[in-house]
Amino acid sequence: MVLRCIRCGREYPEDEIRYRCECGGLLEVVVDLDKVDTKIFDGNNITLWKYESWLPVKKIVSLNEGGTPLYRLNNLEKILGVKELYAKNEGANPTGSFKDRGMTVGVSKALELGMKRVACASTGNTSASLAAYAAKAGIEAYVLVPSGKIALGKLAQAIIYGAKVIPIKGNFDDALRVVIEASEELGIYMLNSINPFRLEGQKTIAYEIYDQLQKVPDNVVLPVGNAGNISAIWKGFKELYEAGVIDKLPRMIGIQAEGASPLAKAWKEKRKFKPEKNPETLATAIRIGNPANWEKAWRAVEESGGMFEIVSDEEILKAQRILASKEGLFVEPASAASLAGLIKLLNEEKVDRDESFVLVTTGHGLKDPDIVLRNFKLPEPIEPTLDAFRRVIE
Ligand SMILES: Cc1ncc(COP(=O)(O)O)c(C=O)c1O
Ligand SMILES: N[C@@H](CCOP(=O)(O)O)C(=O)O
Repeated sequence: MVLRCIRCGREYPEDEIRYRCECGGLLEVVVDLDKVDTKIFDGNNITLWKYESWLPVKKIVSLNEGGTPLYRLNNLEKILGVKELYAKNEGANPTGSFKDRGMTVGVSKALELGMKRVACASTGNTSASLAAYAAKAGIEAYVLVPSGKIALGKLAQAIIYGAKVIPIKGNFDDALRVVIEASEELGIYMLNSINPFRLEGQKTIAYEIYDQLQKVPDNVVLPVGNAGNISAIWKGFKELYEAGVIDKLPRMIGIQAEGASPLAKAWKEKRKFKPEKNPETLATAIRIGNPANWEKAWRAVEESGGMFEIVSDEEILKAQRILASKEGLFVEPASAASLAGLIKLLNEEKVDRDESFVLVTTGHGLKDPDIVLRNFKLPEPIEPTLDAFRRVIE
């Protein structure tokens, strides 16, 4: 396997520590598709490492990630009038988000390279995940987070797993710039998603969707922040296609929050991508103005015939309540953006109700309980008697 620049095609050995090409382009791992096992997609024993022959490292550090449920959302199918609707529930991963897929591969690669220190910038989930995998690997983790803008559950995770948590006066984009500089100057291995090995782990979401459904869905809908996941899932489907496992590809539909939607705005206004200076949204996981993987994500949407869409914070919170109250699925706000986006696209007739849709619900709702409790007032306590209980429910 080699690393290849998606812009100029220049190749680098897989063991060279670099995150971008000399020309500034993003790198991707080129998998040798002659050596992969194409016979394993039988719907059984699904875990991330089932797909080891498709991955660029051996399993060294694992917390049993992947194998997340694919729920049929039959209540929502009726409500929305959609033929086939599923949620790939990534909140069921060991630290509660899809980042664990990237970290099992990324931290395994760090060990393979002999790195003893790892770092990331994070809106929360990446830091929680890196902290856990670094703990398991017995190496040091440094995580830079935007001060005051990270959900409490995620902060608690990073702390308890033993990472050095460093809040910064600035947003995620500022933190990522510092982490990239630090990794170059201080020889710390950087595990944000511009590290191409991170995306190798995350591409297994595509493998699992196919393995679980035994077919390719027409559309995959997911939230977009730093834009790594949409790029990774598209890479996964393309590899399956190129290896002859599948004979069609899904449309990739990326959803961004209104106050942090540089990709979706450029797409809708049919102009070039331009970063946003002061991103703002209640969905703190995707509060990102300068998505590092924007070029890969743009290609994923363009090549797949998909689209980007924008949703408001209000639409996100409404979708979060709908998923929980109609399907028993509690996801964090960023994850609910996928359903909010689908509802909007259905209402505007930009997608076809007779098609199949997989929503990628990226993170667990318990990571950010504040967002639910903020607008909810518990009633006064009742007397401990049956009468008092009856009065309340009648
Ligand atoms: C819960 C959650 N959903 C979605 C995203 C967006 O993913 P990406 O940055 O790969 O676009 C993130 C992180 O950015 C996240 O933590
Ligand atoms: N939501 C992310 C943002 C960083 O994304 P990454 O995939 O580049 O690590 C987070 O959880 O920090």
